[in-house]
Amino acid sequence: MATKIVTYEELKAHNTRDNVWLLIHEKVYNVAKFIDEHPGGDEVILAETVMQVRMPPEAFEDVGHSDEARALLPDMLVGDFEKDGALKVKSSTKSTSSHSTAVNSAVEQGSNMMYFVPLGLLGAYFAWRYYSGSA
Ligand code: HEM
Repeated sequence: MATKIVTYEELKAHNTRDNVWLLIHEKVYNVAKFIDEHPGGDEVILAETVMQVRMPPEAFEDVGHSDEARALLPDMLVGDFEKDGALKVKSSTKSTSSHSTAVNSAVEQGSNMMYFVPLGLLGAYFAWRYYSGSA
């Protein structure tokens, strides 16, 4: 039987407690039955459904799941994630999708702001001290 190809739209549509799919290593898993038993809780899985449609998912690896956790995955398999979907999965070295490029640059801009705003405030504070001290 041919493996089902899961599209980006399908993945995005499965994000509720009773109908939750996760993208892990370019494959999509139906976690609806497992979510109540998950030792890490249901919230992290639901949060991951939001993250995974924005950027390639790493949460499953970041947590350092055991071999027992990995062994649970095959039973939940829905299919392979489409290779040229709106979301570029981790194995792709270069993103050509305008969606993920736009998201990536928005994230970059956000982190630049996080850096410059506090520095700007600090600079303003020292300028104010300098001028009010010399007056
Ligand atoms: C189908 C996908 C998943 C399966 C089968 C799964 C399975 C498991 C299992 C069996 C454990 C117990 C420890 C271990 O054996 O490694 C665990 C722990 C944990 N999982 Fe998952 N997990 C999944 C997805 C996720 C995702 C997407 C996250 C998001 C961050 C997550 C976060 C955690 C955390 C934080 C723990 C540690 C809980 C603790 O030790 O207090 N899991 N998971």
